Amino acid sequence: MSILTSDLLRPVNPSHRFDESVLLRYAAANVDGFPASPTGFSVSQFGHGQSNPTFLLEVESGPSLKKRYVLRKKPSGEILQSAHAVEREFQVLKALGDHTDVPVPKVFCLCTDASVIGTAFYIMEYLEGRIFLDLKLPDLSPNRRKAIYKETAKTLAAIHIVDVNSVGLEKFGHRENYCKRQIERWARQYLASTGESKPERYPKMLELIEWLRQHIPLDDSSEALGPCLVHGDFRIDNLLFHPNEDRVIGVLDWELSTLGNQMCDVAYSSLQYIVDIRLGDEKSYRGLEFTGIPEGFPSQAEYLAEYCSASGNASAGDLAKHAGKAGNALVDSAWEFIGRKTVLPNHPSPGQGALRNHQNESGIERINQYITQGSGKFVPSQKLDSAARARELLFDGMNHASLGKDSDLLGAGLSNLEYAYLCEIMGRSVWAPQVFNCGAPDTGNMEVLLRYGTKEQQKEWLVPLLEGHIRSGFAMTEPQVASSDATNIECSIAREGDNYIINGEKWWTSGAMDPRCRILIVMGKTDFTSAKHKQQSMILVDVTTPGVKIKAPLSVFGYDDAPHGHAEVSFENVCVPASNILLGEGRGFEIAQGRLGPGRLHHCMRLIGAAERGMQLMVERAHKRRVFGKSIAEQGSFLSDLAKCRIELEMTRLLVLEAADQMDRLGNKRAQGTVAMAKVAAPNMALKVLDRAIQVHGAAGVSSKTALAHLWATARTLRIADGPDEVHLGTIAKLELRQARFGGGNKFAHDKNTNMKIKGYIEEADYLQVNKLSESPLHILFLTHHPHMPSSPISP
Ligand SMILES: Cc1cc2nc3c(=O)[nH]c(=O)nc-3n(C[C@H](O)[C@H](O)[C@H](O)COP(=O)(O)OP(=O)(O)OC[C@H]3O[C@@H](n4cnc5c(N)ncnc54)[C@H](O)[C@@H]3O)c2cc1C
Repeated sequence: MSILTSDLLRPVNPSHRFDESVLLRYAAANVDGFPASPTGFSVSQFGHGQSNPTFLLEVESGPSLKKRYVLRKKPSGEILQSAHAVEREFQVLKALGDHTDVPVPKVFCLCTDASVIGTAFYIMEYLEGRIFLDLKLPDLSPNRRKAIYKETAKTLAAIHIVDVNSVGLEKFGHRENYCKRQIERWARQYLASTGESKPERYPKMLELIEWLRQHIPLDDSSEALGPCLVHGDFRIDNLLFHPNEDRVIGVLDWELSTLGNQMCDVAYSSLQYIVDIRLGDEKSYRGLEFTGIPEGFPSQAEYLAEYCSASGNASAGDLAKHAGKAGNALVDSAWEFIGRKTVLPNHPSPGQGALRNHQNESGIERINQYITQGSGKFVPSQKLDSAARARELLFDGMNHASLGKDSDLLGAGLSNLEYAYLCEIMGRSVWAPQVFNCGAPDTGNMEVLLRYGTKEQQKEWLVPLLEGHIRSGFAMTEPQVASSDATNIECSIAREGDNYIINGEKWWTSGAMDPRCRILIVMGKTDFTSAKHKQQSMILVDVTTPGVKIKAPLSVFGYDDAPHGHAEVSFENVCVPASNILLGEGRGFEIAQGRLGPGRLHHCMRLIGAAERGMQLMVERAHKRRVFGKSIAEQGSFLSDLAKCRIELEMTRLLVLEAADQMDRLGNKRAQGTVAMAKVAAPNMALKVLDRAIQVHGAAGVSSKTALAHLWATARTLRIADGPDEVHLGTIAKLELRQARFGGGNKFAHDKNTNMKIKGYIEEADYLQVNKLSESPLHILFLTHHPHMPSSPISP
C-alpha cells in the first residue's frame, strides 16, 4: 500500500508542541523566500518515521499564496547518545542537494539554538509523493513492483558512488572500523535500554554481540573501499516516490548516515528477504524468501545484481511497544542467518527429501511420523480413526504461501519449493495425500477459492474444505469434445436475472464420487460469441442443487480410486445464484491457468515420491529374491537398471524442484516452460522406475500385493490428466522457438534471468563494486555460491 506524504499528516502530538510564533519569526528571518508577514500559519505533524519528530509548516501570504515547508527536530528530553543528530542530517542533505544527483529535499536552514523551539531543528522543502509502507507493494502490478525495486537499487547505488571528498563530506565520520564501531555502539545502547526496571535482556542478543565482535570483516575501513557514504537506514519506506511515476524524488531519514562500509546498507536493504522487520504484533517475522516472493518482485540476487550494475530508530511512537518482541525475533533471525552457508535461500540436498528449514522440517517430521514406522516401511502408524489429527496436519501441509494471505486457517505459509518436499513424502502412497487433505482436486480447488473467491465464497466453501469437513470436484472435461483444448468446451452457463442456469455433460470429475463431496467448480461458457479465450467462466455449484446428476463412476485400469473416485456428471437446468460466479464472466481461462500451474507441479512432486517408493521396494525385493544361485541384487542387468533409474529420478527431482523454485521466485507464468518440462518428465520417469520395480517383483508386481501396480496406474493417468504430454511438449517447443527467435538460445525463464545476471556482472558491473560486495560484512558471498551460477562468475 502506498500513501501520499500529505496522508501522513495529523495534529501535533501535545508532547511535541512548541511556540509557533517564535518559530515563525525565526523562519521569516532565516529561510529564503519565507513570507515576511504571513496572513496564516499552521503546523501539523507527520505520523510516519517517528525517530525525529517531523512537521509540516503551511504559510499563507495572501489568499492564493500558500507555501509548505518541513521542519525536523530532535525529540525533547533525554535521548540516546549519537541518535537524533539533526545537525548531521542537515549537513548531508545540503551536500547532496548542492553537489550530486542523489534525490533529496532542498534544505534551507539549520538552527542549533535550543531557545527557539526547545531543541535543534532544520527546515527543508516539502515534497509531495508516495511512500510504500508495505514492502510487498500489494497494490501494484508485477511490472510496477519491478520498476520500484529497480529504482530502489539504483538510488542506493547513487548514494554509494558519491565522492565524499568532492562534496565536502570528507570529515562526515571516521573512516576506520565502521562495523566494529557499529557493533560496539548498538551493544552499548542495547545494554543501556534493557535490564533492571527496563525491558528484559535477551540472552541470545548478548551471544550475538559476542559473535559479531569475533566476525568483523577484515576490510572494516572505508579507506580500503573508496567513496564511502552510508545512509544507515536505507529501506523502501524511507524513499519518497513521485506521485505517478516510478522514480524516487527524495531519500529521507538520514540521521544514521556516516562514512563507513557501504555493504551494511546493501545488506540492510535486502533484509526483507530474510526477515519481516515491520514492528507489530506479528506471529511470524519471516521474510519474503519464506513467505513467497510476490510476482514481479526481484529475487534477492536480482536486486543485488541491479545494485551492482548501477553502482560502479529510537523513539518509534506507538510502534515502540512491540519493539522488544520484534527485536528478539530479529536476534533469532540473525542466528538462523549466521548458520547459513549462503545468503540466498538454502537449496536442499537432492535425494534425501530434507529441506533445511524449520518450517518444513517440522512438516516433514510430522508427516513421516504419521505414515512410517521405525523400519522405514510406509504404513500408517495409527489407524485412520485418527483422521482428525491428520486434518490438523494438513493445515501445515497446505501450500498457501504464494497466495499471500496470512490467516491462521491458511496453514504454514509454505513456498512451492518447501511444499514439494512434503508432497514427495505423501506421493509414496496413493492414499496419503487424501489423509493429509493435500490431494487433487481439493488442493487445486482450495487455491482457486483462495485466489479468486469472494469473502462469502471462501467462508462457505474454503473454510470447510480446509478443515476437511467436505470434499470438492473440478468439472471441466466433457465426453463429446477433445478437452485438452478447453476452448472446445460446450457446457453453457447462462445468466437469467439473479441466477445462472447450467446445462452440460462432464466426465472425469475427480472427487465427485466421494460421499463427502459438496461443491463442484464447473467450467463452461457464459458467452459463445466473444473472443476464443473470453467465452469461458467458472462457477460454484453445490452438488445437492436440483439438476446435478452424478451419473456413473469411471475406473482407472480397474481401480475405482476410492474414496474420491471419478464421475460422469450431468447438469440439467441447474440454477445457482449469480454470486456463485468466480472472478467474473469470461475469466475462466485465467483461473484455469492459475489453478493448473501449481496443481500440475503437485502431481510431479508426488510422482517423485512414487518413484522413490518403487526404488525402495525394488531394492528390498532384489535383496530377498534369489534366481539361478544369486540374489537379484547380484545380477548385472539389475544393477545397471537400478543405477539408470536413480539417475533419471535425480534428474527429474531437480527439474521439479527448479520448477517449484521458479514459481516462487518468478511467478507461475514465467515458470511455465519449466513446469511443462517437469510435467512431461515426472510421469514418464515414474512409469519407467515403477515398471522396472514391477518387473523385479515378477507376478507379484502386477497384483495388488504391493502398491506398485496402483502407483503405476496413477502415474500413467498423469500423462493425460491435467493436459496430455503433447500439449506440454507444444508449450516447451513454442517457448524454445520464441527464445531462439529473440536471441536467447534454449533459455527458459530462469536461464534468461541467469543470462541477464551474468551479462550484468561481466559486461556492466564495476569489478571493484562486485568485489566489494563479495566482501560484505554479512558475507554476501552468494555471488559465487548461488546454486544457479557458475562457481565464480565475477572473476576475470
Ligand atoms: C485419472 C484422471 C483424472 C482426471 N480428473 C479430472 C478432473 O478432476 N476434472 C476434469 O475436468 N478432468 C479430469 N480429467 C480429464 C483430463 O483433464 C482430460 O482427460 C485431459 O485434459 C485430456 O482431455 P481428453 O480426455 O478429452 O483428451 P483429448 O483432448 O481428446 O486428447 C486425446 C489425445 O489427443 C492427443 N493430443 C491432444 N492435444 C494434442 C496436441 N496439441 N498435439 C498432438 N496431440 C495432441 C493426445 O495424445 C491426447 O492424449 C482426468 C483424467 C484422468 C485420466
